[in-house]
Amino acid sequence: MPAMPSSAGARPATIFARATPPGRGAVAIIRLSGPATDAALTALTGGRDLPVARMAVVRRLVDPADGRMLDQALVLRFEGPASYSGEDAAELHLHGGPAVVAGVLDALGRLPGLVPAGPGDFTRRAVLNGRLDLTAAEAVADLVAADTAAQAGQALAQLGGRLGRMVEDWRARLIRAAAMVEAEIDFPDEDVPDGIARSVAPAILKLAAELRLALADDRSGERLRDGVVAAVIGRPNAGKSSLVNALAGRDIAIVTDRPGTTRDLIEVALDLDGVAVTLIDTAGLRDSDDPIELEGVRRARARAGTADIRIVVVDPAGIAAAGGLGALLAEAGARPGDPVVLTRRDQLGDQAVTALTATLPPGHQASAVSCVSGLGMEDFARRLSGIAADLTGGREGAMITRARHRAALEAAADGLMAAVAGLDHPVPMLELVAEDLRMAGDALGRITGRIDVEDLLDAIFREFCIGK
Ligand SMILES: Nc1nc2c(c(=O)[nH]1)N(C=O)[C@@H](CNc1ccc(C(=O)N[C@@H](CCC(=O)O)C(=O)O)cc1)CN2
Ligand SMILES: Nc1nc2c(ncn2[C@@H]2O[C@H](COP(=O)(O)OP(=O)(O)OP(=O)(O)O)[C@@H](O)[C@H]2O)c(=O)[nH]1
Ligand SMILES: [Mg+2]
Repeated sequence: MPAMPSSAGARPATIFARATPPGRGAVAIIRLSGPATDAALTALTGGRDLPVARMAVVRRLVDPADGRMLDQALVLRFEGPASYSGEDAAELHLHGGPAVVAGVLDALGRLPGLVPAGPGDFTRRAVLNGRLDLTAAEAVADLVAADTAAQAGQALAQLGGRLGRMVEDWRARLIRAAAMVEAEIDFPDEDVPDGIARSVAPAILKLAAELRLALADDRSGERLRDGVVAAVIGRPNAGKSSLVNALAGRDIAIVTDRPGTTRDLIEVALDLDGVAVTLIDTAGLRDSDDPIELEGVRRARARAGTADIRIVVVDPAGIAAAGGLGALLAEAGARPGDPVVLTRRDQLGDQAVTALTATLPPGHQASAVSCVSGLGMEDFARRLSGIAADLTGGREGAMITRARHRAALEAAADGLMAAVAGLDHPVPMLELVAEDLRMAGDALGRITGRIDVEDLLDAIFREFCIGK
């Protein structure tokens, strides 16, 4: 069970964990957070004075049980609430050898009130202590997971509050509107002007429109976070595995001159100009009486169907017999915008390339490459990276980065539209409208982790001074 700060009153456990990856390194960092942090530092430093907060000092660390020296370490102390977690906290910067780290972790584990941290516990405490909202906490996780510059850029924007601030602004406006409706319900013939509830309909409509606009992002933020999936698809022997190897710059997939070489899906992660792209090699499309190959073709089609991009690989020599590029694209399940790669450029003259690309159906662009000499490969990589960047909302990414955000925003927009419809009624049923708005506000509050009925009451009393 991960250690959690307990509810009001009780003293939360003090958590500790290695913050750097396991293994050997120049330096390894162990973090502590919780009320017993200072006591643990005193015990580990053999009773020396505590370091001044936020000032790195070198200390001999000893095992409190027997005085054995554990390391000569850099110690950094934080006084809550001015720390990452909001609690008293410390960092031990150790020599990065496995035995040193194990010795210190072991000694910490024997101290009273100290328990090993579970995954995300330091950030969880930062959220519970109001240091980070949920979207910032998610951003911390995304930043640590980021493999490419664009993924890191999107996570940093979210950590900086791009999503959290927007959602909080929407929620504040929603609460103001809801307050008017609640006021007309609760105080029908007092200080509240007639028809005040109805008067907020335009504001609610505008809010709903803003939510819908944010939602109309073609899932680009989620795509950037997860990585764009590009399936390489086409007939046997077209050169799919050769293309994958050339783009990856590594010999990943088996290449032979025998049609039907690839059967399994083979995935490789690429960083194309900062955008993460997962390239998937697939079995060549054809009928076969070999059940293994048939299963490979089935998987190829299924994966290409769910991919963000289908790279249709074509051997120019086979186009005529297949009934033209259009027929090959249809067979591959290509969609508008999917790129076409003509292989064996080394065996093809410029005129032949021009003639072939002229037969390409609209909505597609072809690149002629040689997987053997590398001719045209850079151009194609650039085109692919452009398509991937278009799908991911450019370098900064989008505001919505998770399905969780999308589901909550959709629920909120639905609630707002239901409220508008309710207000439009000849005799508005204000209780139902209020309920729709409450639902929408809760949905927004779930994004940042701030759902609080007190907010609504605060807004009512602040705006109307009905404190009788
Ligand atoms: N060594 C180390 N490096 C790290 C972290 C860390 O905890 N330790 N971080 C985390 O994982 C990130 C930095 N984030 C941090 C965020 C807030 C505070 C902090 O102490 N905030 C206080 C004081 C702010 C100030 O005045 O400098 C506060 O917000 O009140 C520390 C680190 C990345 N690098
Ligand atoms: N000269 C030349 N040969 C190529 C080129 N691309 C692929 N080949 C050759 O074509 C043959 C088939 O290549 P693969 O990459 O295995 O083709 P594939 O599409 O993966 O084939 P399957 O896995 O069977 O579907 C191999 O002998 C490659 O060396 C190219 O651009 N130029
Ligand atoms: Mg292959």
